[in-house]
Amino acid sequence: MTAMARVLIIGAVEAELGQAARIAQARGAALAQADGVSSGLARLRGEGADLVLCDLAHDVVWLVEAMARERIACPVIACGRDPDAEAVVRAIRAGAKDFLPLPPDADLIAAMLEAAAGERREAPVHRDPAMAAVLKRAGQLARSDAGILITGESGTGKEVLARHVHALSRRAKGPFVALNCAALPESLLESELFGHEKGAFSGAVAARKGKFEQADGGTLLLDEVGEMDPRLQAKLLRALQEREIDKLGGTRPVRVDVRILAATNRDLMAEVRANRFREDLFYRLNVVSLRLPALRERPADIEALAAHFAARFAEANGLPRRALSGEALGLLLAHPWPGNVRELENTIHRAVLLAQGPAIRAEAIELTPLTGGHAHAAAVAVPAPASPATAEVRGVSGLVGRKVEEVERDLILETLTHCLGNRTRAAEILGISIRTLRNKLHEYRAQGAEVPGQTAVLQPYAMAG
Ligand SMILES: Nc1ncnc2c1ncn2[C@@H]1O[C@H](COP(=O)(O)OP(=O)(O)OP(=O)(O)O)[C@@H](O)[C@H]1O
Repeated sequence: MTAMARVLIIGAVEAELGQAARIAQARGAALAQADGVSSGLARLRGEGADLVLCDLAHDVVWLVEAMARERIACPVIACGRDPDAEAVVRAIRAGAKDFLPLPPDADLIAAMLEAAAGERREAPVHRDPAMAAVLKRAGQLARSDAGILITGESGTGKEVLARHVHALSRRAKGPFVALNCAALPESLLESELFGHEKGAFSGAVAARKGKFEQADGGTLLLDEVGEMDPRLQAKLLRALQEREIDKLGGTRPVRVDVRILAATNRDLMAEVRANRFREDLFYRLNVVSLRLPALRERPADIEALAAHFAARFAEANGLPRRALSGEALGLLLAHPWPGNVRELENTIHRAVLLAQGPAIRAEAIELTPLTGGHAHAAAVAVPAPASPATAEVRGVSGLVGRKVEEVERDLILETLTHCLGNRTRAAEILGISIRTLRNKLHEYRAQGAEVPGQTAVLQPYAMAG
């Protein structure tokens, strides 16, 4: 049993939007439906959702603005057939994440589900003994209700592991709810976690359940928990100790039955020593821990995961299944994977799209150039290129003579342009936290660089791949 993405459909399901709903359901999503934006908003206040699909026939701008006022953070996709371009632009300007043309394309919906809620269908793919040991330990710990701290570099699969623990636990039939603590500013994060009562702040026109209540009877994953500010750390600690939460503006605490899993790519103990993370909270979250090795520490997984992603992306794109050639595999094994499984997934996605002929050959493998300033690249020993072809594919030689910061800035700005200004997606591809990305962009702007803003995306393909 795996956790499902929760999708809220706003609009009539008799027509093409219903087709979109059925595709989402066939891809494993749990559906909820509302006839209009105000009843949709009421559902978001109650049970929340991972993704909203809202028919442009309804007032998407009103919905998105009301959600912002009420501090409800959930991606909204506007949908419609032959819509008026201005209506789409208005919706996106107001904060809708994307536009889905109707009749719906099954692959696009799959990509949107994946972007909103992560890959949810499978247990972790693995072949390396190092990973087998982690999964064995995870299986043993899953049955208890103890808090688990999952550590590992960005993109190693911490969320995948957390879902796996939930699926193996006694709470498997309950909800699995994940929240990225780095992705939201403090006030939004507080409301997102604990919910609020009517009148708690000026936009709070109705009460709303936070992630704690949404996860009641199930599991709550707090991703990038090290990024939480001290005031919220105190509030979280109280919630864990008392098993009850204080909603914003609430007069009475609310009891919750939630298992907490926390994930971090930081050294939390070092954060404790530097007085940035509360020691008592650290011990609460870290009753037991699971450390996910970096991908370069489990080479047998590189091959297994590459084959898995090659098959998955071939199927998703309607392309023939191709195996990796020996040379292509050699390139993958020689790369240090600073962005870990996420980087491998993106690399194989590109390779599947570029491949021709019977196999995925080395030419189709485009590896991220190692700039030294990128994520964890500085910390790893970069193996010598396996062949002259490797160096060419990496394109590193063209960078010699340039400063690391300069190359890093170009990589970040290029990636952001490629993602049409979408910060979340860019941070994901770069393998850095959204907060690090924001700080860097702030710096670049201060230096006078032009930083791409979020563009109105008329073609939703930006979300795929
Ligand atoms: N063992 C695995 N099997 C299949 N897919 C995996 C595995 N590990 C990671 N992935 C895929 O790699 C991507 C990154 O995984 P995930 O989001 O769990 O990493 P993370 O460590 O939580 O990243 P971050 O620190 O940035 O939050 C996801 O698309 C996920 O589906």
